[in-house]
Amino acid sequence: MPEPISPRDRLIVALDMASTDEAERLIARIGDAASFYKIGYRLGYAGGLALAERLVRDGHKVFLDLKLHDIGNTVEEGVQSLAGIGATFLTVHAYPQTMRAAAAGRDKAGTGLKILGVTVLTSYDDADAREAGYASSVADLVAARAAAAGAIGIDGIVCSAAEAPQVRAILGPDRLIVTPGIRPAGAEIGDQKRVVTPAEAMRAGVDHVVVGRPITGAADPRDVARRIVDEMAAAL
Ligand SMILES: O=C(O)c1cc(=O)[nH]c(=O)n1[C@@H]1O[C@H](COP(=O)(O)O)[C@@H](O)[C@H]1O
Repeated sequence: MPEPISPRDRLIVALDMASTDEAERLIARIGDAASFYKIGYRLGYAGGLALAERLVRDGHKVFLDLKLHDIGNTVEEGVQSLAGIGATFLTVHAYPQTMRAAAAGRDKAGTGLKILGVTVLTSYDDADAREAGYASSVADLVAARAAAAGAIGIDGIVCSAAEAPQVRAILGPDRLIVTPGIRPAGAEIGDQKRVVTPAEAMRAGVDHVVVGRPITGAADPRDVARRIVDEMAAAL
């Protein structure tokens, strides 16, 4: 069985900000209310990779959300380059060729970096999947991609907590389920479509929740982070 994860370490704050200065100010305001930070496109392309190294040095955990997807050789080499940063998680799109290449890069680098496959983005519903050319429902696509991720041997997947019980049955207890699209009750949903509260995510068997705007846009980000952690702790 996997090690138990503390409620605080289950929260991953998405640093979707324009500059590393802004991100560092937010991290200072959040203080010890969170320990795990996600760096995606916006910050990653604006000095975020150097910030990731500093955060790791300062004892934080880092999730590099770069959603790699390319020919196998490029993905494998990209993963090897990123593995030296010291991040805990890196995302790739959950296509079998891409996941196999990422697993090979991870194994060659041997730094402990874990690969997460992004199944179907939480901003998609069935109509969006149809528009993108898929005949399956979102739930069926997530299940198929989760099964492929497990068979290939990457470390976990990203999906909505709405699919977590089904995905847990497919992946078993040892792979990670990481879920964005998390909104505390009453929070603005924005462009997310498959939305779940922090408490429901815990009850659905999720390992980590990713929360961005409800924290980054709050007047008191530390207080919101604390409330989310407390809500998760009460639901576990
Ligand atoms: O890979 C991700 O982190 C991701 C996958 C997904 O399906 N949906 C999703 O929202 N995300 C990311 O999770 C974060 C959610 O942010 P908020 O909607 O502001 O809480 C963003 O940084 C997204 O890029």
